[in-house]
Amino acid sequence: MARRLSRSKDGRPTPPVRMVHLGLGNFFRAHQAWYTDRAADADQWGIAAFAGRSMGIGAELQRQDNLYTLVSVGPQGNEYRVISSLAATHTGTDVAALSGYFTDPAVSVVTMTITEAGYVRNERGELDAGNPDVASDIDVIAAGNLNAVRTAPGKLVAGLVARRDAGAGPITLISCDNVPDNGAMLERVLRDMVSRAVPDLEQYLDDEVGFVTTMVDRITPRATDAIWQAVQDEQGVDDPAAIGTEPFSEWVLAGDLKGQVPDWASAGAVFVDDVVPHELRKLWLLNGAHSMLAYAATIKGHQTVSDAIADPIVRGWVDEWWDVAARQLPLDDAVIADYRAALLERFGNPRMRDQLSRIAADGSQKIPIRIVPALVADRKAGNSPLGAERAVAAWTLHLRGLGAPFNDARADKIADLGSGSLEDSVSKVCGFLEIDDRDSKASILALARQLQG
Ligand SMILES: NC(=O)c1ccc[n+]([C@@H]2O[C@H](COP(=O)([O-])OP(=O)(O)OC[C@H]3O[C@@H](n4cnc5c(N)ncnc54)[C@H](O)[C@@H]3O)[C@@H](O)[C@H]2O)c1
Ligand SMILES: O=P(O)(O)OC[C@@H](O)[C@@H](O)[C@H](O)[C@H](O)CO
Repeated sequence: MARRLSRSKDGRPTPPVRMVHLGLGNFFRAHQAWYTDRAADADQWGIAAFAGRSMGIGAELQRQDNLYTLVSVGPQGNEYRVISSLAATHTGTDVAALSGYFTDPAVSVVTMTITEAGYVRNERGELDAGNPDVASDIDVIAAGNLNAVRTAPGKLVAGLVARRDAGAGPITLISCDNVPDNGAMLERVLRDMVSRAVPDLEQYLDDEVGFVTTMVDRITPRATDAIWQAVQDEQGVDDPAAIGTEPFSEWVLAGDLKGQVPDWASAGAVFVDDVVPHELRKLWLLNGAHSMLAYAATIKGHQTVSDAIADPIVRGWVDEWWDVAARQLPLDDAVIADYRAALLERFGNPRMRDQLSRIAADGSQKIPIRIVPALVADRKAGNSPLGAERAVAAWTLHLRGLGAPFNDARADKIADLGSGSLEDSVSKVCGFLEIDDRDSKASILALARQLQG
């Protein structure tokens, strides 16, 4: 019978909590917790992580002293590491515990992986004040009932109010979600909430709160039984919290650090003045291609990234998209060529089994940032951005029930885009995505007809 992990036999002693993380999901365990675990000052930096509404994997983590196995899934075999940086786990509804950490001067950094939808923005990128949970958060924060908040922006603002009142010092907030300029995006939603709920916090935000923009990269599929079985067979450990990820990893950060953060640079993170070129390279070439695969390749019956990219027709679609992106990226041709070649290897790793259904979720918040900017710019430059238009055509068909199952946090707002004739759908989708060019609209319709066969 395989044993569970425990700090008496595995990993390192629990480090003191000095960092908080919102979104105890797969990616956090493969990325931010891994960098923190490998930092030169790892023994001084423990993370308190908050799950979603239910405890999720947190309950299993608590049974094994918050240790877990990270499995690096290479094309030839696995490598295993027990991660010790997680010091405490909580359910996302434990707002009192969250505020407790915010009032602790030892805690000086908050990271988050709460998905694109977790920031509760409207189509203009502002805090969606019409969302009932956001409206409720504004009311309860204004009334001083801080523990009644529900949304991630509400929890962060409530925590910052508590920190200011406790005089606990400066703090840095770092969004690690796949959104361009995620530091500014986070600052915008928090300031929107502050201006409505607690305007006297604005000065504190100016003086004491740092916002950092990051490009984060490490393809991390959903947890599978195969990973659990491999840890059991090869490590002799029964670890329900084990997570598999690819060997490659990248973390680029820029912005306003207030207070201390772990020595992530010693673990390979890179601090730069301008994260935008890195972000666009990753968001368009990697995530854009992922979205193409998620919508177009699933119509052809593929279920995983590696199966899809092995299909020469699909590979051609991805190349066509990369040609569009390459024309519009502010990067050297050689950098783009190297990155494309590396991506083909990463996507082709047959042992990853990354499900396209994972990538297909929440397209309404991904297509506008991963595909549309290059599409519009390329048309404006007089080119035919076929690769980008095919991705939009495939998403239109996805909205009409083809390919990967539909799952979108804004389902109520976008459900109608898939209804009516194909011509109607394309026209509504182009309206939603603000694609006005007549040639692009015609091309998207023609490509959608081709794709649906
Ligand atoms: N998995 C990857 O390969 C990867 C790589 C780079 C970046 N990311 C970023 O990390 C995010 C999470 O990916 P993951 O693989 O960890 O997913 P996951 O499903 O394992 O975890 C998502 C986490 O976000 C929380 N969450 C979901 N919806 C929320 C909401 N509306 N409000 C607050 N919290 C919410 C969940 O409770 C969970 O803790 C992605 O959306 C992406 O922006 C993921
Ligand atoms: O995580 P999402 O939902 O924003 O996007 C799905 C994938 O494109 C993404 O998770 C990639 O695997 C990741 O960004 C690689 O670093």
